[in-house]
Amino acid sequence: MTASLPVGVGPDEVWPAPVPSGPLDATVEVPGSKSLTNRFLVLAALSNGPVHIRGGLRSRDSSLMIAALRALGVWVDDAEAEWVVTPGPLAGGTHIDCGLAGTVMRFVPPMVLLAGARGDRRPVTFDGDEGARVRPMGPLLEALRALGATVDDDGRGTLPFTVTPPATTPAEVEVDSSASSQFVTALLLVAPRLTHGLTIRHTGETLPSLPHIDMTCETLRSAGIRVDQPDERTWIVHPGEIQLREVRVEPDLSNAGPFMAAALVAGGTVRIPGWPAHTTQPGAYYPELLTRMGATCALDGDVMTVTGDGTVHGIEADLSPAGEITPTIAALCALADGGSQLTGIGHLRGHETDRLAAIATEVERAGGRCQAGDDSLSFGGLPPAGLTPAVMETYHDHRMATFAAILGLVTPGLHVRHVGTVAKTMPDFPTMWAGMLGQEG
Ligand SMILES: O=C(O)C1=C[C@@H](OP(=O)(O)O)[C@@H](O)[C@H](O)C1
Ligand SMILES: C=C(OP(=O)(O)O)C(=O)O
Repeated sequence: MTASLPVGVGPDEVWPAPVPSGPLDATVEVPGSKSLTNRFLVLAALSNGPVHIRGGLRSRDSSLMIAALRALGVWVDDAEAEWVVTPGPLAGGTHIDCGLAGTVMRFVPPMVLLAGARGDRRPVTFDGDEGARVRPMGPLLEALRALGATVDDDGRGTLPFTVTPPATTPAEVEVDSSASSQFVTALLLVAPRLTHGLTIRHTGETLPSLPHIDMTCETLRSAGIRVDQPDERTWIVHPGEIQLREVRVEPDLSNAGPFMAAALVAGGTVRIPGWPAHTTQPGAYYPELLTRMGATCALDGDVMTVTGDGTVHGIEADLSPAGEITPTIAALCALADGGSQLTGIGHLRGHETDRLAAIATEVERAGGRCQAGDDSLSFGGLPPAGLTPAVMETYHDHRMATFAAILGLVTPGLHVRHVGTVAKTMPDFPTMWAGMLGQEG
């Protein structure tokens, strides 16, 4: 998919990050949440009747999910603004392209457990981008084996692999989800459709992105499914029919982050309409974190207003519940008036790229100060002379592109290579960013 780019800028070219001409005064409509869109698509495919999805995200990750569901036999009509998903019996004997989408490579393989229900035991093959072939999959593949599926990954624990449906599945499974919360979510999503439901036990030491697991449980409950959590590492999903009918996707609060951060860096005000009163998205952490970094954040009705004066304070924060927002907070730390320490983020080495290495390398490339630890990032704050212009690398990572754009706000001459990588979750980013600055997109 090609990102919507300013005229004359191809997705593989370097993009001159725009510099504001004065304080910001912008309202930015952020597209739908990737995490909610792809959960609703999967649950709609497993539900007991047609489901209407409003506000679904149009991006590479959601297009890949829609293509995956169609390949398994689900009818998805996304021609209009309101999508209609009509479930049918799932069938194997197909290939799934996961791209670089964690939600596709983790959420779809367990669906194959259901594809053998009518005695059709044809395998499903999975592959993705080169960068996807190093993302952690092993513990989820082990869990699928324990649930009776035949999984052939040549012992790698990564893409590519083949999953063949089992005849029956047991009622309990263990999984080490310390490398990604998406392993638990993936099992939770199919659990109500298994004959006995499923009890899932996390066996690892740590568990990142807990709000994303809460998001899954909340979505299941809203579809009439009973999910019990007797302790913090066990989920009991009772068998039942998934009833969704009509859902609306919240704006993607993680993708709102770079625009909110811009108000701090450039000074002025940025408003995000559609901010949910209650949410399980990790972007809900932004108001508190940005306030600690010097912003004023206020929710008036459903509009989140962020105001800054160009001063950014350093911060110490454990981002394990919200690893996804790390690149945006990291950009602010690189521009802060003091040091910062971000912890609980070792699993980001298995995201779209090794984000700890990428962030440290790119901050240093622009003349800033950042060091990556096993589980942390340490920042020395903005050097007295500011950052220096550079061509920033993006590593096929949408959040490294938006990270670089934030640094570019105060670094004339900074460029971003392959800005089109934002197509993963926010294809219109370059136009939206220029619009926020009152410039032509
Ligand atoms: O379930 C989800 O939708 C997600 C869970 C998180 O994954 P990790 O737990 O692997 O960080 C998050 O970072 C990712 O962007 C989306
Ligand atoms: C980690 C991310 O994505 P994915 O769903 O591919 O894991 C992300 O969007 O920051």
